[in-house]
Amino acid sequence: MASPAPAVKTSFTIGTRKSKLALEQTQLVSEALQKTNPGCEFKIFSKETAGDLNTKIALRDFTSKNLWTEELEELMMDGQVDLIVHSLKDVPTVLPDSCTLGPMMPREDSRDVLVVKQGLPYKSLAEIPAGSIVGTSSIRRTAQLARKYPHLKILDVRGNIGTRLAKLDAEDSPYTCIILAAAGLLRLDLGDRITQYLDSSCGMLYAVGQGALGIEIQKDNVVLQEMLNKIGHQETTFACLAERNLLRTLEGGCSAPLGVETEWVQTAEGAKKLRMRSVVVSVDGQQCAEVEIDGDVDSAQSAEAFGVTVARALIEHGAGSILEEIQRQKAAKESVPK
Ligand SMILES: NCc1[nH]cc(CCC(=O)O)c1CC(=O)O
Repeated sequence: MASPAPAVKTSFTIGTRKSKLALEQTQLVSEALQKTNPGCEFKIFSKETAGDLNTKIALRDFTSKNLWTEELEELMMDGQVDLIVHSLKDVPTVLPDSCTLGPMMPREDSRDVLVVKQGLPYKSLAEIPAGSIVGTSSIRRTAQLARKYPHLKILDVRGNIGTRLAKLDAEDSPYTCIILAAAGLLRLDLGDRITQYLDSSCGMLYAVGQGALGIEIQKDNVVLQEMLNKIGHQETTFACLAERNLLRTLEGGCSAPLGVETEWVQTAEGAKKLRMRSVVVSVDGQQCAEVEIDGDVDSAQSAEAFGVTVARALIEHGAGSILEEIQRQKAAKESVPK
């Protein structure tokens, strides 16, 4: 007698963090998968991670880089979830051996934005008066602000997006404005809080992977790999692979003051090239390495090679000494007894 055919898996569990944004993003992935796989069922399992629970220590002072991802990866290796949806910019550049990222869905607006406290009249960073306090906990945003807007003061602001907006708007708030990612606000339907979109024209480049989702699976899961191929968007995937390999090559992890801006540009010959602007800035804004390069990118491999090319160019422009100084300061901090 022939043995019965192995049961085909039709129910999948998607793991994610518990924040409103994480759930909203996971819903997007779930809907896309549902549409392309009508016979399957997708459930969402959400969990508060160490990163969500610790709101006191500044993010840049954490020594573990896997605050947002590690616990969910353990659930996946345990078989409790089949895939994980992250904000790509929170995903470390090096994953556990058995895990990988699938193709990426179309990216949301990748820029940073200025959000001015409710009731204040300022329409742009340039209009904010000297001495005003800008809320951000990101070393990348801090360094770029110090470089282009040295008359402004920076103060940490922690918590998820709703919490940060509430801290900004509170009557006794020290903040005149905060800097956030456009993507988070847009996905939460809070686009009306955006005062100004920031980009290279005002000296503010975004984080590697910002605005994109990272869908993590186990390397040997060919079924999910194929399902994700159908919802992936090649231009987003190649741009993000290039950005991530740039960061990986610089080895700065999530604490590197590295900004990027990528766009696909049409060449005279009708082909498309990936244009990447990238900057590494010292925390005080005094030193800076900056490049803009167009790359021939038409595969995952050439995207990753392009990331290395941009990293090398940054090093040639002096990024090495800026990154080394930051590593030195970090090491000094970590050796202070608690
Ligand atoms: N580090 C926190 C984080 N991770 C992802 C987003 C927003 C969404 C995105 O960038 O994809 C944010 C908030 C922010 O930086 O404003």
